[in-house]
Amino acid sequence: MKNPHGRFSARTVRVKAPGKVNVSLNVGPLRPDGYHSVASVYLAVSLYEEVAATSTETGGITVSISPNSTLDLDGVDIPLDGRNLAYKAAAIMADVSEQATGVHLEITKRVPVAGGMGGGSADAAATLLACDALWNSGLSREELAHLAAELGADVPFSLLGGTAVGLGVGDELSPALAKAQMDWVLVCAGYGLSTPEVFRTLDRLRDAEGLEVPDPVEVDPKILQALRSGDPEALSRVLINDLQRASIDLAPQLRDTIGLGESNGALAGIVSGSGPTIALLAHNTGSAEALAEELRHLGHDALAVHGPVPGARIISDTLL
Ligand SMILES: C[C@@](CO)(OP(=O)(O)O)[C@H](O)COP(=O)(O)OP(=O)(O)OC[C@H]1O[C@@H](n2ccc(N)nc2=O)[C@H](O)[C@@H]1O
Ligand SMILES: Nc1ncnc2c1ncn2[C@@H]1O[C@H](COP(=O)(O)OP(=O)(O)O)[C@@H](O)[C@H]1O
Repeated sequence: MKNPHGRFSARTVRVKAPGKVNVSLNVGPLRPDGYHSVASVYLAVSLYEEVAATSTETGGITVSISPNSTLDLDGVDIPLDGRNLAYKAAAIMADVSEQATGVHLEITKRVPVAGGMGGGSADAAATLLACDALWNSGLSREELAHLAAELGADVPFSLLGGTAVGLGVGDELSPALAKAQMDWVLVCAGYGLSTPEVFRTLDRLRDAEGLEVPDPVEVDPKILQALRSGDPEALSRVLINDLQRASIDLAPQLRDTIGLGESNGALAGIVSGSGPTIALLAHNTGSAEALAEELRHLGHDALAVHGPVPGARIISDTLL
C-alpha cells in the first residue's frame, strides 16, 4: 500500500485460529488418492495459533516463529520455507489477489507441533484470512474454505471453528449444535506423530485382522445428541477415535496417560486426531483446572481448555 506521499507503507494484519480435538473420528478405507474417507466431529478449543502478516516492499514470502510462542520448540522441526503450511496459504492467496505484495508471516505457536490438534492447519487458516484482508482480495468465506481444502484436510475446520461434522477427507463440513461449553484437559507429549504414518499403521493393523472396513463411514448420532444436550457424561460414553489404536501402537505410553487421566477424575480420555496429544473430558471448568494441576504436579505438560470456540478471526489491523 502507498501512503499519501507515494511511499510504501507496511500494514500488519493479525489473526488467531484455534486448534481442534476430534470428539469422534471414524476412518473408512484408503482411497485411490492416498487419503482415507472419514466421518468426524470436530471441536475447536481455546488453544490458539496467531499469525501476524506484514506487507513488504521487497516481494516474496518469508516466515518466522515468534519468540512469544508458548511451546518449547527446541529440537522441533518446523520448516520455514515453501513446506510451511502458512507459506503455502500465502502463496495460494497471492495467486488469486490482484493487489498481492510481499509478505512476512510471524507465527506464534501454542498448539503442539505434530500433536494431532491441527496446529499447522490453524496457521494456514489464519494466513488465508490475514492475506485476504491485507490484499483486499474480498473472497467470501466459501471461497476461502475452498482454498483451505487445497492446503489440507483439517484447514477448512480451523477457518469455520465451533463444532462441525466433517465428511469426505474431513473437509466437507456442516456445523453442529453444541448447547454448552465442554471442558477438557490436554496432555501434550514431548514428541510428535506423523499423520500419514498413523493412518498407514491403522491400515496395517486392519489388514492383519482381515475384518471388513466400514464404508461409508458415519458419525454416531449419539455424539451429536450428547453435544446438543450439553451433557459431558453422555459425551464421555460415546467418544471414539479409530486412529487411537494406531497411535498407541506407535507410542504405547499413550494408554497409560489416558489411564492416569481417568484415575484422576477425567470422565474419559481419547487420543486427539492422530495424536499424540491426549484429550481428557472433565465434568466442568473447576474439575478440568484441578485435573490439569494434578497432572502437572505429576510431571506432565497439561493444560485446561474449553470448546467450542469460534474459528479464525482478525484481532488487529495496523498501518505501520
Ligand atoms: C488425522 C486428522 C484428524 O482431524 O488430524 P491430525 O491428527 O493430523 O491433526 C486429519 O484427518 C488429518 O488432517 P491434515 O493434517 O490436514 O492432513 P493432510 O495434511 O491433508 O494429509 C496428510 C496425510 O494424512 C493422510 N490422511 C489425511 C486425511 C485423511 N482423511 N486421510 C488420510 O489418509 C494422508 O496420508 C495424507 O497425505
Ligand atoms: N506452520 C506449521 N506449524 C507446524 N508444523 C508445520 C507447519 N507447517 C508445516 N509443518 C509440518 O507439518 C507437520 C505436522 O504439523 P501439525 O499441524 O503441527 O500437526 P498435526 O497434523 O498432527 O495436527 C509438522 O511436523 C511440520 O513438519
